[in-house]
Amino acid sequence: MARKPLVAGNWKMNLNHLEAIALVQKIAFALPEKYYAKVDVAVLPPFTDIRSVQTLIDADKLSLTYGAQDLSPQDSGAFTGDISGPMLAKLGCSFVTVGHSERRAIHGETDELVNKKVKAALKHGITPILCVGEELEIREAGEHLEHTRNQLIEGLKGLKAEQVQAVVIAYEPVWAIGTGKVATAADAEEVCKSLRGTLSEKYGDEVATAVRVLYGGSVKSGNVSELVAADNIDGALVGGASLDGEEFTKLCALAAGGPLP
Ligand SMILES: O=C(CO)COP(=O)(O)O
Repeated sequence: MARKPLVAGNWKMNLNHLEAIALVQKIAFALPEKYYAKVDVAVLPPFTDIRSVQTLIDADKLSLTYGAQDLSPQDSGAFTGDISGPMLAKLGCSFVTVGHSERRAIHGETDELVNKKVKAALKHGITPILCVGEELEIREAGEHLEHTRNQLIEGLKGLKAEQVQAVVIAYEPVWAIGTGKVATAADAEEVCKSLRGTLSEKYGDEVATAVRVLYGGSVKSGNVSELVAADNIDGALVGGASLDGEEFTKLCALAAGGPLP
């Protein structure tokens, strides 16, 4: 089964809602409709931008999709500052990143919490983009395959095969995020292949073949083609380069197999 590539722009804590509208308009204008047949494109803005992005995408009937960068494992209640799955679902979010390394490192998110968040997203019909990835020391010790395999297994714990089929996995080596140091396509493919192998072992070939595995970490228009050409890399989770409309559009067009618009 051919997996349609997904390019998701993780804006992190950048752009207010007015800037968000400007960037979405720029992408919508620059990326002709025909590309969406070959690539799914999503933007993941900060929470405060989502309503504006939703309104624009709905009003102009754009093919872009959107989502959030995190969600609470709870549906509602006394959780000051948190945002729930039902809130994101009501805003029409298609995706939510879960377990991004910045949340694991800065907010101390454990695999157990990440697993609860994956379940919360699925419960409300939002596709979780489950992020895994090793720190530099782990790679240097040669333990990156085992580390990412464990994060994957723990993140998906307790899910049925059909639920796993609805998840997107993103391999983001921590040492490649925001550093300009992109993993080579061979390094990224090694891990993405191993993650798919784990999915196959745990949930069967059908699930492993259907699930999209993205690569993230300093992806740009200059390296995306080589990355998505690898057998087990089905798109990209893009940080810095997703904040530049022209660069992100180029990157999406290349992930679709080109030509540049
Ligand atoms: O963390 C990332 C996407 O989630 C990657 O960020 P950069 O593309 O800025 O390295």
